[in-house]
Amino acid sequence: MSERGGRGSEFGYGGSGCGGLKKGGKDLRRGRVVISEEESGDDDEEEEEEEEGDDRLMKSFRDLISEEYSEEEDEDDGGGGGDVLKNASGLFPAKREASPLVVPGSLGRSDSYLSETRFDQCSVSSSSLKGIKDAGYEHMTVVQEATLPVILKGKDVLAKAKTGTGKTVAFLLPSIEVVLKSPPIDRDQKRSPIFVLIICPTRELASQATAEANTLLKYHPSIGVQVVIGGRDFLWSRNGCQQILARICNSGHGGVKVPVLDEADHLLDMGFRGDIEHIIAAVPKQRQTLLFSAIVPEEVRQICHIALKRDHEFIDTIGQGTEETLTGRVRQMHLVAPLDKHFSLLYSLLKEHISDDVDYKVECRPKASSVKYIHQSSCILHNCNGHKACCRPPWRAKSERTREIHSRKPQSYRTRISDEFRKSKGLILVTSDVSARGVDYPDVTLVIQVGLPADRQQYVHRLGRTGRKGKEGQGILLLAPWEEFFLSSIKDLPITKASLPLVDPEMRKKILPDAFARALSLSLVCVFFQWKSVQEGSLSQLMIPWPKEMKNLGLVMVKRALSHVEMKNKEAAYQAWLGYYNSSKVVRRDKYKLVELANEFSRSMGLDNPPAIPKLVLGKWALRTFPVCVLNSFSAILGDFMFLINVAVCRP
Ligand SMILES: Nc1ncnc2c1ncn2[C@@H]1O[C@H](COP(=O)(O)OP(=O)(O)OP(=O)(O)O)[C@@H](O)[C@H]1O
Repeated sequence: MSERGGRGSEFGYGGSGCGGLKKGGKDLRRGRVVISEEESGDDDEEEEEEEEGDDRLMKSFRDLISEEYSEEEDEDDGGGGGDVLKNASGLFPAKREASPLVVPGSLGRSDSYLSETRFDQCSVSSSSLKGIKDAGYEHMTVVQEATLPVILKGKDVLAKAKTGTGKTVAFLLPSIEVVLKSPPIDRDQKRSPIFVLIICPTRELASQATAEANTLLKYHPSIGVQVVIGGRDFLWSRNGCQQILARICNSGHGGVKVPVLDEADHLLDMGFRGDIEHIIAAVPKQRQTLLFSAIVPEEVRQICHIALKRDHEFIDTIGQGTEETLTGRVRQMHLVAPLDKHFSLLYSLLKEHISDDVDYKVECRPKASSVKYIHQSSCILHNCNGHKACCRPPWRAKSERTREIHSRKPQSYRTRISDEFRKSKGLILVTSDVSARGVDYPDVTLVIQVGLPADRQQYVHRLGRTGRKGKEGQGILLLAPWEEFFLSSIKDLPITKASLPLVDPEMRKKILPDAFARALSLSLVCVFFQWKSVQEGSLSQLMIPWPKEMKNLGLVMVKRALSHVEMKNKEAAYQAWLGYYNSSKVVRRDKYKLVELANEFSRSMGLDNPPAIPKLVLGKWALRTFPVCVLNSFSAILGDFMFLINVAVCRP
């Protein structure tokens, strides 16, 4: 947040491009909020490239900060930045551990996230109060009630609060008050200083915080908000970025007064520790630092040592030792089924939920690049069960009720879909974790997690997309039998075994009269599962009844139908699958097993042979020298750049 001067484009990097400094609107007079994201991601680039890109981006961040500020740090006497730099190399001073202030009354209050205290009872400016009123907020949430007086007193704060309980307003509102108390800047001053810097882990979160800030700033015409996001343009215009970052970190008028780390644990999970350390080192020592997190693991505590003052307040609205961050009444269930049953199960679960709840709003979370595959399949299924869309060729299928978000989509698309999902009901969003933590989609009725979550925290955070603001919600975790071990890490949570979803009656009606014709228009994935079950003689209750005469036609249908599936989506899903499970400590222990399971997944998508994987990627996964990857010569014969790995035929 900084002095507003209407200079979003003064750096010359405006526009929608990554790395642009987006202007939040109005003329700047008093200050600006700068909201920065640290997410990996580049609009249309492959994820691999994005990762590398981010490395470079963050390197330039580091370079910038060390180049621009090393002298100042040397000159500076004691405390702040200099210490921070030392701290960054792991030499944490023995700071007093702030004992958490556990907020009385908030513990166990899963039914109410609001406190008794109204905003007009606290000492914030009348303009802020008007903005709050317009936003429809009257009572503070528990975390807002607990943190606001402390932050207004000027204290550094570490706040721990459940998901969806208003942490964003909790740090924005007092930050705005800090800007208001800052001395006004001269009208002729060229650049407006930046007083508040909010670091978010993803673009979506940065945009969300910007929207919330703009709401609160409605009656503060002199304060502006700007967003800085990473990406390709950022990399291309390194010099420009350096200027931007230099501006942010030391923008005159004493520079940043309030740095905020939003979703601190997520920032650390995403590997931004070093960058946080450098940013913290670069902001002035005279500052008030705020750190908000749904959980406070050891890594967050270490960042506290670096970023916060010794006498900071640790405000815990959940309770010490409790990692449970879910609020509201979320009904948690799990289903364990073989991989090749997952899609039909997913379909049945969705159908059941949709018919139960007309205001349904579902988030489906498959693994990374499986998003596209699952989304396409969901669209086809959705259409086939609709009316007009039934006749559409499946490979052109687009459903009016399903949407997808993942890092390969351009940012403008992600933002549009995100906004749409936030505002609408009756939608299914198939998304990767780019829109997981902290993203506020109100009224999500069901979250389906497909496959192994990275850990307990990821499970809880994904689940936290439903049951927000004290509302009810449902979560279903769909696992393969060999992923069942994960349940032990969440056994203390109220999660129960889900009953198998019923066969969709509409679908049953559609199939039986004219099975062949209908089946062709059905999701090929569904068809495939049908066929598989018949082949295996294991037609389960999940499966739609399959006429006997269809058995012989099964193979033809499946082949025909599968030929229409976009191969690139299956390939991406396969690669994502292998990469994801290769990163799982438990699964990667036995690489042979891993490959076998990957093949199972590939077959579940109707592929006879698993798709090729680039040599580079295999090297990264340490699968290149693995006995299964012996297709170098094959690759050489083809003269292909890609290292064609056929894990199916390369068993040791
Ligand atoms: N005092 C309030 N009264 C009513 N609604 C509020 C209040 N404060 C915030 N909200 C709304 O509550 C929702 C959740 O807020 P927010 O996204 O800040 O939660 P969060 O704690 O940051 O969640 P997460 O940990 O998932 O990021 C938003 O829609 C926000 O507008």
